[in-house]
Amino acid sequence: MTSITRLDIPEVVLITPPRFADPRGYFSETYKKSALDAAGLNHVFIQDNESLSTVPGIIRGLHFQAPPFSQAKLVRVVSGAIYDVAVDIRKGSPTYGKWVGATLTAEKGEQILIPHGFAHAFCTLTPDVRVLYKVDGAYSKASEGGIIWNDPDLAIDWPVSNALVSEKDEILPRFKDLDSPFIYA
Ligand SMILES: Cc1cn([C@H]2C[C@H](O)[C@@H](COP(=O)(O)OP(=O)(O)O[C@H]3O[C@H](C)C(=O)[C@H](O)[C@H]3O)O2)c(=O)[nH]c1=O
Repeated sequence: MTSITRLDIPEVVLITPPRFADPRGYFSETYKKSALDAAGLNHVFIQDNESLSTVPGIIRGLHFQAPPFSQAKLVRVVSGAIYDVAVDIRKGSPTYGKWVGATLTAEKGEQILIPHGFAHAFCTLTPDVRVLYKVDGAYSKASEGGIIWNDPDLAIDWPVSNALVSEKDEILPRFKDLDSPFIYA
């Protein structure tokens, strides 16, 4: 049975599919639409993404795409481990500006579902981290937005203090300067 746990921001969900082990290893249905639909997590994913991060302490994000190109993401790790974070950026939300995090590992196969209206980032905890994630909206570079990973107002409890980030991510704006395109509905 797939384990589905709503985090402290209940729209963000931790999903752990079962693994069927035998002396050869294991088998797992890593994505099953009907299982997510049964939990009211109705998404039609249209694109699979993969990233490789070679060392611990890399932070990718905080990123989002603005409507009409916003994305929900179903994130999992197939090599190594990450600390994954979602930030509620929906104006009017009771959890606006709040964040939740979860550790995702290749060893246990945990997945996190990040809905529309959230900024997303992760920090690598091991070398050679491969992250796979499904999105329900196509990539739109022109619609990309972000928040600096170590924003003091968000105060995300990252497991690193001196992260390795891309040149693009180094200059992302502060949360206080974000005019979020998302409205809490
Ligand atoms: C996201 C994306 C990127 N790209 C190209 C654009 C760049 O030439 C290259 C690297 O992109 P970027 O530096 O934005 O990749 P990440 O820093 O891993 O960002 C991603 O990781 C964080 C955690 C997210 O939540 C987003 O899904 C996504 O922004 O891949 C594509 O061609 N298609 C895509 O869907």
